[in-house]
Amino acid sequence: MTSPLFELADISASLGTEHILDQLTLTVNRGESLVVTGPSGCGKSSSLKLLLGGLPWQSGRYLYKGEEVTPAMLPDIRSHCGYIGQESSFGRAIARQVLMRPFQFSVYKDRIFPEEAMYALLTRLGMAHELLDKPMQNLSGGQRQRINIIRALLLEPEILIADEPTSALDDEAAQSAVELLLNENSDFKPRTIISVSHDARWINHCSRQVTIYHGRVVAQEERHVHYG
Ligand SMILES: Nc1ncnc2c1ncn2[C@@H]1O[C@H](COP(=O)(O)OP(=O)(O)OP(=O)(O)O)[C@@H](O)[C@H]1O
Repeated sequence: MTSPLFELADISASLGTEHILDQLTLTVNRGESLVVTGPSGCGKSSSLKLLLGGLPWQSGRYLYKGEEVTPAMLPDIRSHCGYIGQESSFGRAIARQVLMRPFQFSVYKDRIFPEEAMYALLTRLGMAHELLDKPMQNLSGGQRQRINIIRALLLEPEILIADEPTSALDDEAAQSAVELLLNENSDFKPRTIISVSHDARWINHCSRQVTIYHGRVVAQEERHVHYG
């Protein structure tokens, strides 16, 4: 039995004169790995931003665990979500600092930094532990993306929101990321995953695909996922 985690009903959102979401209706159930696909500029990243409170909407309803979302609820929603963004600029910070930083945020101040999990995740994603001492700006795009994945997982989020999590990864690293994030047998898999992707290597392993066109859901496909 699945229960809705997020429910978006007829959400329309504009920024200035730009119509970004047009009566978007989408339910995300607990335990699923949903991937949102569609052409560039159709509103995929914006729909993820909306879930985290980063995009105001003008009409429609947004429910979280059955409750109408208000601004006061957003910090609690965010505290349950890990986020992997497209390109993050961390400047001169070294990778280890970037991984540790969320543990200094007040919402996570009671958590102890899981050093062993950090090393395990680096190994699972095929990264040398020495990379931890390099500035983020000196890492390759694929290495930075894997640091972003690890950063999100170290907080053990119930929900993972991932924008193009495998876009900069070669085949081997993409497969490791899929195994880590989507395989039910992975110790690190978040319970519910909401992603945006253009990458068949990722899309084919998600349990449901939703296609958006011009800010509106136009197709949905449920699938049984096989690994290996
Ligand atoms: N801050 C903003 N101000 C105005 N328009 C914006 C803003 N952010 C996004 N948009 C517009 O909203 C539309 C949807 O953008 P969004 O980033 O959600 O697309 P996307 O489907 O994720 O695209 P891509 O696959 O290229 O990443 C685009 O037309 C974009 O130009």
